[in-house]
Amino acid sequence: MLELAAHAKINLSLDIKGRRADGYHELETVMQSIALHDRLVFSAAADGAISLECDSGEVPAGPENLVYRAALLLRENTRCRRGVRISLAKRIPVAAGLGGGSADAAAALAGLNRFWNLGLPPAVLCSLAAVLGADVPFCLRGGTALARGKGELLTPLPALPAMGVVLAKPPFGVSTARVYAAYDQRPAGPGPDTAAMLAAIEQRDPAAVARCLGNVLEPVTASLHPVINDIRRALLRAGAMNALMSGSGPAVFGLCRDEREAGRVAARLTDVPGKILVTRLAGNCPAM
Ligand SMILES: C[C@](O)(CO)[C@H](O)COP(=O)(O)OP(=O)(O)OC[C@H]1O[C@@H](n2ccc(N)nc2=O)[C@H](O)[C@@H]1O
Ligand SMILES: Nc1ncnc2c1ncn2[C@@H]1O[C@H](COP(=O)(O)OP(=O)(O)OP(=O)(O)O)[C@@H](O)[C@H]1O
Repeated sequence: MLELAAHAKINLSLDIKGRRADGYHELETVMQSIALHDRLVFSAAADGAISLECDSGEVPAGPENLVYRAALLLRENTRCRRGVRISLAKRIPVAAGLGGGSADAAAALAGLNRFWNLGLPPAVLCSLAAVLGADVPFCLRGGTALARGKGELLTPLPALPAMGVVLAKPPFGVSTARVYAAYDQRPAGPGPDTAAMLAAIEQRDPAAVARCLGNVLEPVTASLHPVINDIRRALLRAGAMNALMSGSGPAVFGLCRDEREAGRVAARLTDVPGKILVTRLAGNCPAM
């Protein structure tokens, strides 16, 4: 039996540099793992079947699940015909902009590489990860990284102190594809100062990191769901150093000095609809 944690991510900054011929967008985004995670347990199957059980009704349990797709992709690309039973405990809110499915897919690739003794090197796992989704290559390694291209061109960055994070997930999800499509319909606004964010990370300066937060998708998702602006303001009033929507949303995160302070900020968010979670920034995933 093998058990792995699959960590959620937030985007500390997200800028779009252009539209690609394949319909995807050219990104410049600083991605950051957080301690909040799903859990995957791999155990032997009697036959060559792949099976998945999941404790959440919010995600598909069959072949559309990214965990299942990761297992099939590994078998298609190797001589392995072994089966596996995978059990998935979902804790990362779904369709939130927190990369939950991507984290699970990365954990499935890394876990099965070990469980099936495939011996695939990190570069091969990374190219398979990119087939499953733009966020999956980052999730394989985690930590703090600058992502370019579709999200798969990664430059690792120095680890940040374990700042506290308050996550506010409104009671609805959004489709990432729909948010990018809505972005294309709007006049381009100013992007975040990625260079300033990179300098703040190099200096491991939490206050400067908080000051440099920015996401060009935030006004897009907020125009579809204005409550996102209310949540961001509520996080600031409650004492977060700064707050921002993650990825394509709708989850909004507030950064705090540490996890205890994040707990105090969360306790003041009495009027915010949806789910409130307290966590912290996390380093990279040695298990992967
Ligand atoms: C918003 C982010 O989470 C920021 O990290 C990612 O860009 C999205 O990552 P993801 O959900 O893993 O993305 P995918 O599953 O590969 O793509 C979902 C949809 O998002 C859009 N998409 C995604 C990534 C990208 N660089 N450009 C895009 O336009 C495409 O319409 C695609 O059909
Ligand atoms: N293991 C999984 N966990 C969550 N969602 C999954 C999984 N497998 C497939 N999905 C599907 O993927 C969709 C997006 O879910 P996910 O939680 O990954 O969104 P997200 O956090 O917005 O992703 P991202 O930030 O990478 O854009 C869901 O609608 C869900 O049906």
